[in-house]
Formats: sequence, structure tokens, C-alpha cells
Amino acid sequence: MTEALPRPHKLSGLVPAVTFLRTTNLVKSFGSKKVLNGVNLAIAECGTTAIVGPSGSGKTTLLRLIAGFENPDSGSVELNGQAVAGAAWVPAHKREIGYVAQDGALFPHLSVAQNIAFGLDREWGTRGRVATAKRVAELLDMVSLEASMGARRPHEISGGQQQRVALARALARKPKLMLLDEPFSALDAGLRVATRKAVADVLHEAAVTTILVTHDQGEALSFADQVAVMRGGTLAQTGSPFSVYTRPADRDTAEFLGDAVILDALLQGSLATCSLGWIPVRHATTQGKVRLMLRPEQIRITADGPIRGTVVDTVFFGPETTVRIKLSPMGGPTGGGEVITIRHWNAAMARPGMELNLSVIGEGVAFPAGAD
Ligand SMILES: Nc1ncnc2c1ncn2[C@@H]1O[C@H](COP(=O)(O)OP(=O)(O)OP(=O)(O)O)[C@@H](O)[C@H]1O
Repeated sequence: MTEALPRPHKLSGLVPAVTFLRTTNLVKSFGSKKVLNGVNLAIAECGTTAIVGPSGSGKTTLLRLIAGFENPDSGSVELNGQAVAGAAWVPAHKREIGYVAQDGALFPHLSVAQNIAFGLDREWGTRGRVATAKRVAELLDMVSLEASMGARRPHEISGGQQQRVALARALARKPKLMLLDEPFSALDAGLRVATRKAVADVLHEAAVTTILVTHDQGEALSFADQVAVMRGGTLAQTGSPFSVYTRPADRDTAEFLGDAVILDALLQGSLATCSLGWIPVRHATTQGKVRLMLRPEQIRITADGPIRGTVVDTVFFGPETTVRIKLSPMGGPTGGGEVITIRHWNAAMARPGMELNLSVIGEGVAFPAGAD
């Protein structure tokens, strides 16, 4: 099987990507419940992969198998070309993997410095206090925390700072692979973006191959160079953020990764006819009656657009307003009259009852009719 691995950000375009982690047909059940049902994932060295999917789809279980906290029922995990589960077994502490959990899991009774020192190898105990303190200071600096923070307890620093300490502790042993299990989900929106950026920068700088598990589609698309969409214990789609967002493999994936406008259409060759007119479709795999998907931002309010519709209602979100529009019948094979939801930056341009002209930019994606 030839896999198109994303190009790791540390390598130039001339250097082929090297697979650092590979899982093959990973299966795992708890009691009678099959949680992983044949997971095949390949991750490039120094690459960043986001695993995204609904609650209970098996994301954390997959991370735990990669980390070595659980054994697969069947299938294998290879790190750097060496089997660590399946054909052989390498215990968690010998896999050179760092793990940061959702809540950071810092020890509340230890200072920040002691928490980080806990992450160091045992041999640091023999190097003396000065050497350990120097290494802890380096790690604090790496995650952009002041050395003076070392004396504080976890409850005396912010949630974002706690996550950076957890990252520093996980980086202490210089892992080759970092597993981040929803590490930003407890942070509020502003801190979340800033912490995510800081963590991404540290890992990028240290050239650590990274897997991020998240519920958050925006986080997955912005953090990673590869996105793996998990559903029901398998990977429904794996690809670059751009390709999974603009060319989702199926309707569930399309709707999981963002808002979608989905209309009945008739596909002939590479043109779909629907209430929005004739929309080009790339890589059409089916013909005839289809469900056509567009992203809301592909549908624009324009003075001379060929499609007409009437505003049903709007919801103001600040920088943008969502606008529900009832499409006018276009004639042709589809009846028209569907209500779609788009987004617009100017709330004043769309008020309930207004008639608007619309145009569509880019291509649609066709899914077989009746598949949903
Ligand atoms: N040790 C365990 N024993 C029994 N069932 C488990 C165990 N670990 C996970 N499960 C079950 O496996 C399923 C998948 O869990 P997992 O935590 O991997 O999903 P997830 O995609 O990470 O979910 P979430 O996003 O909610 O964290 C769930 O139904 C969960 O209850």
C-alpha cells in the first residue's frame, strides 16, 4: 500500500517523509465491546497528526495502545521501524513517548519544579541538585515559563501554565513521540488558542513527532499537518487538513469537520445540477442522483449572483452572521425551495424577508443519494 504521508514541517520539500509510527489493523475490545476495529495509521517523522472524532469513537484507546498502557488484541504498533506491540512487546517506559493528559495530571503537593523533575530519568538523581535544577530551568524556559514559577504549586498558576508544566514534564526525557490527549479542552477560548500555539511551537522546535487527540474540529485543522477522523473504532479518513475539510470521504465526516450545505442534485459527468445551479464536482465517483455538499463560505451574497433566495432569519455572532435563506425554484431536475444556512460578515446585508442574489465559488463534493 502506498501512503501519501504529509511532509513533516522540519524537512524540506526535497527530502522524502520517513514513517515514524505505524499501526496496522489494531483491534481492541473491552469485554464484549469492540472499541478499535482495525486501525491503520502512519505518521511521518516530526509530523503532527490530529485524531478527531466523536466521544467514544476510540481515540484515547488508540493513544493508550501506542503509548504501551494497553495491549492490542491483534494488530501491531511499530515505532521507528521496530515492533513495540504485536510481533514484539516493548513496555511503556522504554518507548520514549511523552504523554500529556486532559487535566495535565500534575501532583498538587509538589512544586512546579518538583513536578518537572519527576519527569526526568532516574539517573538524574545521581547528578546532584544543581544539575537537576539547571535542567528544570531549561525545561521551564522551553515552555516559556519564568524560572521563578518553579517554586509555585500547581494551584498557584493558571490552567494554561499548568498545561505547559505538564508538557515540560513530558519533554524531560526527550521523547521521540508526544501524545497529547485533549490537553487544551479545560482552558477557556483565549487561553486555549495561546496555549495551543505555544505547545505547537515548542514541539516543532524540538522536532518531536506529535499526535493530538481532540474533539475540536478547528483545533485539529489548525494544529496538525495530518488529520485522522475516527468513527466507530476505525479511521474514516486520513489526509491533510485541507483535503479532509474540502473533500470529505462521506457525509458524516463532512458534517463532523464543519458546517455543510447539503442538497439533492443530479450529477452528469462532472457537473451537478441543484437549486444553486450547475456546480462543478471534482473526482466524481458516482452519477445520477446524489447529495451535493458545499461549505457555507462557498456561497456568497453578491449583487449580480445568478441564484435567488429570500432571507428566513439571521443569527448575529459578532464578526459574522449566519443567514438562513430559502432558495427560489430554479427549474430543472431539482425542485428548489430548500432552506440553506450561510455566513456573512455584514449583518445589515441580510434581514428577514429580504430577497438576495447568491453565487457559488469552487467545487462541490457528491455523495451517493440514500447513503445518509
Ligand atoms: N478500560 C476500559 N474498560 C472498559 N471500557 C473502556 C475502557 N476504556 C475505554 N472503554 C470504552 O471504550 C469506548 C471508547 O473509549 P475512548 O476513551 O477510547 O473514546 P474517545 O473517543 O477517546 O472518547 P472521548 O472523546 O469521550 O474521550 C468507550 O465506550 C469507553 O467506555
